[in-house]
Amino acid sequence: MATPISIQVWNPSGKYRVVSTKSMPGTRWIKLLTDQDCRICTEKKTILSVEDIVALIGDKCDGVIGLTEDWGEVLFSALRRAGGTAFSNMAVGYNNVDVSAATKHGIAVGNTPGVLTETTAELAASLSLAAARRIVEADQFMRAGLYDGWLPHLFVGNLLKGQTVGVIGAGRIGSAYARMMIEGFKMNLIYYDLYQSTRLEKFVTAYGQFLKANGEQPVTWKRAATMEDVLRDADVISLHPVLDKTTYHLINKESLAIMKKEAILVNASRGPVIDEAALVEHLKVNPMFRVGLDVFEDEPYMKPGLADQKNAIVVPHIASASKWTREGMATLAALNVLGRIKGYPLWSDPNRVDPFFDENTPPPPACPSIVNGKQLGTYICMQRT
Ligand SMILES: NC(=O)C1=CN([C@@H]2O[C@H](COP(=O)(O)OP(=O)(O)OC[C@H]3O[C@@H](n4cnc5c(N)ncnc54)[C@H](O)[C@@H]3O)[C@@H](O)[C@H]2O)C=CC1
Ligand SMILES: O=C(O)C(=O)CO
Repeated sequence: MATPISIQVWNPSGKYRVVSTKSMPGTRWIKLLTDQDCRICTEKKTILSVEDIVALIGDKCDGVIGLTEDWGEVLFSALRRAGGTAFSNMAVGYNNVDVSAATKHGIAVGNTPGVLTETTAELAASLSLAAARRIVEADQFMRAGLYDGWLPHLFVGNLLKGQTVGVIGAGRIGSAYARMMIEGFKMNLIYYDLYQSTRLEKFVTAYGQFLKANGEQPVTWKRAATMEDVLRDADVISLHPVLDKTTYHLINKESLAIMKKEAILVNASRGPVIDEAALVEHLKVNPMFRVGLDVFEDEPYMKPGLADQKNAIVVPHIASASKWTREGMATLAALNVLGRIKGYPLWSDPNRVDPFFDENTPPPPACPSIVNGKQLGTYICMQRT
């Protein structure tokens, strides 16, 4: 068994032992836990294996904050043996977690919705713009000393204004992204989701009326009956669904073939939503088709050939990487674990987590977001005041 190295400990005499598998930003989460009699152990090595985490859990551990690791039977049974009842992902997506295994062991699974919605949407918008206007290619050209002077054909890209933005998965992040592209660039919307996004539709209607009243072309929206309708109609398509068996390889050879030859595809959801090998082939034969990718099918690796494609912009899973957001994610994850240890109720609305970030008042005595609260059957929901 591998032995974790470079462990950092806060409040060594604390009663509850909380492990964080990665060093997290900010200090508020540390204070919130240590003020409540928690001893915190984090491993400073960047990525731990499952064996490393089992060793770090040891024989006494009340809760764990984790991230992209494979949280299944092995880790949850180790946590249970160590007396633990709480786990929180420092992420909103929890496709890395086997929630049934956690529930079987009586372990609560937390996640961090809301705090990263705008930050993630902003990165998707950045990738859309960078791809549309070929920013990365142009930057590399400039740095290589290839610029001889202004040329009418140099790095000609796509104008967004008046084009159609397609969103697949119009939940929190997908809706925030749609609003940015509509309000910022006056794009029309087509979206596909299993559920109707009434708030988003109302926003586009009202914004369209505002534009019309000001003598401008109004923006429009359409809820597509199928994902294929979005792929066919949209000029820029951004993927924001959860990753599950219904969205695995949602974008594959067949769906890529439906898209416009000059379309832009952005993925800041999860890598396996796209069949990345099929995407590489599509990029090779369609040089005007461009992608912006924050996530990869075999993260941290890229499929062979992707890195060679000039029409692909690739960034290392940084969509939620703003200081405020990452510190907020750490706070929410810590409070999920603390709340379970202390027996606090569930917060009433995981989409409205702002009260947990007010530095000047103690956070509400609640677990901000537990995804298996109902299954555990031990939680009551805190009423909002
Ligand atoms: N790249 C990054 O750093 C980040 C990635 N994410 C990813 O984004 C995902 C979405 O996050 P939120 O917007 O907060 O979640 P959300 O739950 O608000 O939205 C997800 C939407 O996907 C829809 N959906 C589910 N299955 C679908 C299907 N088969 N076809 C179309 N739509 C479907 C749902 O109905 C829901 O509206 C997370 O699960 C996570 O995997 C989230 C934050 C940062
Ligand atoms: O929150 C998530 O789901 C992430 O991917 C990390 O930002």
